[in-house]
Order: sequence, then structure tokens, then C-alpha cells
Amino acid sequence: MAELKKIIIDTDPGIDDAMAIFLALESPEVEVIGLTTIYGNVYTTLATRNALHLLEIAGRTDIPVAEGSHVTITKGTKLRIADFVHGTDGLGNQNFPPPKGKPIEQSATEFLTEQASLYPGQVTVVALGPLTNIALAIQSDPAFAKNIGQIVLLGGAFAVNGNVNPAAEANIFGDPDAADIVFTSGADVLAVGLNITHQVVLTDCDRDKLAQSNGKFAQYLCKILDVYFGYHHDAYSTKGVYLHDPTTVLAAVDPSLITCVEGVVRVQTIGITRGLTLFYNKQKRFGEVTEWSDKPSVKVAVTVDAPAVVKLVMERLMKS
Ligand SMILES: O=c1[nH]cnc2c1ncn2[C@@H]1O[C@H](CO)[C@@H](O)[C@H]1O
Repeated sequence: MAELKKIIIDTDPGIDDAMAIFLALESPEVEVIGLTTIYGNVYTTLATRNALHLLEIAGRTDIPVAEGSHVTITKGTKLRIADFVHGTDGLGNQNFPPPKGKPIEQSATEFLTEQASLYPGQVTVVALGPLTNIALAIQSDPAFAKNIGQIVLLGGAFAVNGNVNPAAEANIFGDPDAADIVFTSGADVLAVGLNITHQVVLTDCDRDKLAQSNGKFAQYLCKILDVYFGYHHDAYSTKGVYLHDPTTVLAAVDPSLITCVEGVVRVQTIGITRGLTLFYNKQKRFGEVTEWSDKPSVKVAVTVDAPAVVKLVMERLMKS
């Protein structure tokens, strides 16, 4: 039997992160070898607590959790935390009891660089929050970018508006300097942006089906989904929620669900368009040297089989 694809999920749980983690644990194509935590939907300390809690719910306390950075790559402490999307506890204001487990001694960056060097080319990082931990791994270990198999990241808004403001998507906005380091690192990067995830909607009707199923994960998620549905209703007037994180996990699990293009991505780090992701398709040779010249290409997802993604999410969460 072929070896399972090893994945590390870098996460800021978060309601759609909880869905994504459960989905990964229910995906027979992959082996989750660790979770690393980051700020974004919640502060990093709470992200670690929620990651440990979710693994306890899943009965998978064998999976290590490594705590990540509490500040941006430029040591910024003024973080933008999306508690208005996920609730103050990050998990739909359920105030679950604290987890029994603890994070491992290693930092997220140490864990990422160690695993990538232990299994060169075999580890996929699925990055669901701001990219600070991944950029720190790239900076601290010059071999990381080539040792890591692939970095599949939820981030950016390619030729569409952002969700923090018209320019920026939340994860890139959270640490634009880190994102630019990741996009220009030479690693095999696949970006799944809002242009993709806003096509993948879990409807009210889907939620009812989850509630009616006996799936352990489906039942748990129905408890926490209210806040996420409420936010989408208010912000987008939709009767459904975007499956950002689950779609990104599935892009790593089954790349045939998306198609992508290749080119250079740079991130705006200042001004009113801070956090903007700008893709250069290399179709024109510019007369002058630009900030995109001689930078390595990455992959950007441009189409998704949205019905197939929703179907897989539903099936896997309901059978759990
Ligand atoms: O309006 C928003 N502001 C901040 N974060 C958001 C918003 N909508 C969704 N997310 C969160 O950010 C990631 C996708 O950009 C997802 O993790 C989602 O939960």
C-alpha cells in the first residue's frame, strides 16, 4: 500500500478550522502528523487550547500540538482577531471545559522544520491562518523550503475583493510580511483564495442534514455553527456559510477537486492595500525589472468543483 500523505495543519481554531481538522481526521488518503497553532480567529494561546480540545473530542490525543507565534513576523502585537466571526472562545461561544492535554515542548517552527527534514518531500503543510509560523520556518532553516513537500494555504483574494476590506483577505492581512516570504520562498506553494472558497457554501439545508445524522463530528459542529451562520447572514445576507478551511484541506487531500495556474505572487505590505495578493501570470516580458522578476512561481487555485467538495465534507462528517 502506498504511504499516506503526511499533513501538518497550521490552524487558528475557529469554527471552519474545527470542521477542517475533523475532515482531515476522517480522510483516509492522509495522515495528520501534527497541529501547529497561530493567532487569527483567536489569539494563539486560545488556538492551542482549542486544538487540544478538538483532538480530545476526536479521540486523537496521539497527535501532537505545537504552539506557534504570538506576534507577527515583524514582532507586531496589534493583531486583528476575528472573534466576531467565531465567538469569543473561537468555537461558537460554547465555553467548553479546558482540555486535559498540553502542547509539546517544541515550538511550531521547530516542529515544522524537524518534520520536513525527517521526511523530505513527504510532508504537506495545510496553513489555515496567518503565515507567521511558516515564514519563521523558512527563515530559521534554509533547507525548509525544499524539504517541505507542499504548502497548501488558505489565503489571498485573486481578482476578487477581500473579506477584511476590498483589498485584503483575513489570513494574508494578519501577517502580510510573512505571506510575502512564503510566496517568494521557492517552496511548492498552492494558494486557495476567496475566489475559490466563496464558491463553496454549506447551506441551511446541509446543516439540517448534519443535525439529523448520527455522526459524532456532525453533532459537535451543529452546536458551534450558529455563530458562524449568524455572521454570514449579517455580513453577506447569505443563508449559508463559506467553507474556507475545509476546502483547503480537501485541495491537499484530492488535488483533482481544483485547477490552478502558475505565476508569481507578491503581497502588498503597506498602505491602504496592505494584504493585497497580486498574481503575475508571466505572459508579458516587462521592459524593466519589476518586484515580480526572477521570483519563483507558485500555484494559485482558479476553479473548484464546489458540489463535489460540499458532498465530501458532508459525507465524511456524517459518517464519523
Ligand atoms: O470577515 C472576516 N474577517 C476576518 N476573518 C474572516 C472573515 N470571514 C471569514 N474569516 C475567517 O478568515 C478565513 C478566511 O479569510 C477563514 O478562516 C475564516 O474563518
